[in-house]
Amino acid sequence: MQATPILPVCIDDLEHIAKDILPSATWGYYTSGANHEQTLRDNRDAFKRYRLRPRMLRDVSKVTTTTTILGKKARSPLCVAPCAMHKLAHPDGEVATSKAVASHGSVMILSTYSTTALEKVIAAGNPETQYWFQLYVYKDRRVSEKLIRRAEAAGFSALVLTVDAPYLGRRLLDSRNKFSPPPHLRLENFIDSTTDFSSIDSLEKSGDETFGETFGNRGDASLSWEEGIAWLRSITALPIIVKGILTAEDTELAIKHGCSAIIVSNHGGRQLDGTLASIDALPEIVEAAGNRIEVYMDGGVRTGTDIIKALALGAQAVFVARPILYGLAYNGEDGARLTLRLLQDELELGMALAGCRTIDEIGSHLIHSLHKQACNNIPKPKL
Ligand SMILES: Cc1cc2nc3c(=O)[nH]c(=O)nc-3n(C[C@H](O)[C@H](O)[C@H](O)COP(=O)(O)O)c2cc1C
Ligand SMILES: O=C(O)C(=O)c1ccccc1
Repeated sequence: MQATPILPVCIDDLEHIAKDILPSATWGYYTSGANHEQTLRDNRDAFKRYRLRPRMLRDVSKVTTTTTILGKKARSPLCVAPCAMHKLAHPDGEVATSKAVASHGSVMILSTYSTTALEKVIAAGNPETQYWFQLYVYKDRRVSEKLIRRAEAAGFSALVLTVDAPYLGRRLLDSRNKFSPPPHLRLENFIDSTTDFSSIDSLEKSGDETFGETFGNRGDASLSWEEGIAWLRSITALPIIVKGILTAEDTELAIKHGCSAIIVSNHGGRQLDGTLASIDALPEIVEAAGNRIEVYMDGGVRTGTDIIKALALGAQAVFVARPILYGLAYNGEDGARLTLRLLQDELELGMALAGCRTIDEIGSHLIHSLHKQACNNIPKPKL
């Protein structure tokens, strides 16, 4: 067994520490993937199949990671993915994460299934930081509409529609552990719901329903590009970002239906097992998007050089989920800050060592792919 590191100096250290701290069922819920976890593993392994081609003697005395995300200035392309129930990791939950992201200056996507009301999360932030609200669309559309109105009123600047979860994936560890969140935690976004959906305000299962069944029974699995996106468009002026896209075909449809950006994602390997790793799907989607809309990615980002590889393959920003949970478990807000700082420091050092002074200089010239096919269509070098 590996000894717990005293001073965490990388995300893997934080992961080891979090494993020691968290109850094993929580650890299982946070870290597991669907079915045999092929996609979960591949999200990490795939990064290792891309190697970097660094350039030398390029005056890297000053490196900046300033960029734009959805047209707004950000201090870093490293952002936080939506993740249910941060209070399972630390009592300060999503407020701690919000403060950490605000000090980092990029984007936080808040999960519908947060354990803190959306208004409190954004109130802990600052105007420099973008807050986007992640949505599932429910059979009872009034519930979704109400959440959207609250997100608009609170100042969220985009909606992120998660499209890879018409039903919850089959997570074997959660079934074995009979995972069910502790009853003292609330899904606070639902507490003031005036609809019959209000029963979800308690995380206690009703009867024999599993967590996945509760989710599946309420979510609208009939959602389609034509009807679903048109409905969303008809009720809100906020930009709509689709999360969970893995093909060029769906990229085209997202553009056709007026989406503002795409997040290439397989939900951290928690939904359909056996998909491409996110980083492997990215080039096809970047090519299909062809600068018409921004493309972001998440899944398996654990180091600064992972971020560089994703940007070099055409992502405008990258999102992390589990590393934030590890940081929270380690030390609340300071732990989440540490997660972002470690990755940011690695990103800046990696850029300098690769000869990149700015985010714009991170181009496809940096990539050597050990699996040729995936790299055929990457964008032209920016240097
Ligand atoms: C514990 C956990 C809860 C998650 N909850 C949500 C969620 O509520 N909504 C959503 O769109 N994605 C959710 N995700 C998926 C993440 O947004 C993201 O796609 C994925 O985890 C990124 O991979 P990473 O964990 O390797 O960084 C969740 C992921 C985890 C690990
Ligand atoms: O666990 C997840 O990945 C997730 O997206 C989710 C969905 C519904 C409720 C809680 C979490």
